[in-house]
Amino acid sequence: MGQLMAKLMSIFWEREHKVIVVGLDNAGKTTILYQFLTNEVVHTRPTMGSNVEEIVLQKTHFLMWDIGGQESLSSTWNTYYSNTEFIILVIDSTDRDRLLTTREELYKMLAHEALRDAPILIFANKQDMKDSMTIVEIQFLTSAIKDHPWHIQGCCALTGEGLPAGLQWRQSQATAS
Ligand SMILES: Nc1nc2c(ncn2[C@@H]2O[C@H](COP(=O)(O)OP(=O)(O)OP(=O)(O)O)[C@@H](O)[C@H]2O)c(=O)[nH]1
Ligand SMILES: [Mg+2]
Repeated sequence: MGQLMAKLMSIFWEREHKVIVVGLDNAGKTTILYQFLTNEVVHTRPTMGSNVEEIVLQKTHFLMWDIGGQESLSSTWNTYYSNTEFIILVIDSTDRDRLLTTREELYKMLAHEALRDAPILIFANKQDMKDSMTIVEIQFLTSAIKDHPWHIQGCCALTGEGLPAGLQWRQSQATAS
């Protein structure tokens, strides 16, 4: 029985899990994607469309779609939603002025049928910056979330601090369910 469970678990972890990485422009989504992939900081430009990479963390394969966050692209975001297993929402923790806009976008996103069951990992990025918002301040966003499991993880995409811990939350959740 134990062996069967172990086999089933390994099948689960070895298949690819589709993740969408969303958030407003300049939040740090592309920097996070390539920090996961290469453990380095890449030079980025605003993403016009998307980047997709496979990230493997402790045998779990994540197919991560990093979607350009500029306002002019927001009408295309829903074209990425089908088969999404979980959502990574990236926040620029210094961008207090747009926290409300982020909450509105999150609310609209979660109204989509394709994202109905997807857990949400919120990366409170740029925690290296002075005067960045705390996790408690960022919890304001979660009033847009009704039935989805969520977790807020502080991080810095430049050093990678906090990034693996965020994905581990998702892994521990999937194991528990
Ligand atoms: N200080 C600091 N800067 C960061 C951090 N993460 C990203 N940046 C910087 O923020 C800027 C925007 O990063 P991107 O990764 O291009 O942002 P994005 O969310 O992909 O933006 P769009 O593609 O326009 O949606 C870049 O100059 C990054 O170097 C961080 O943790 N700390
Ligand atoms: Mg980008």
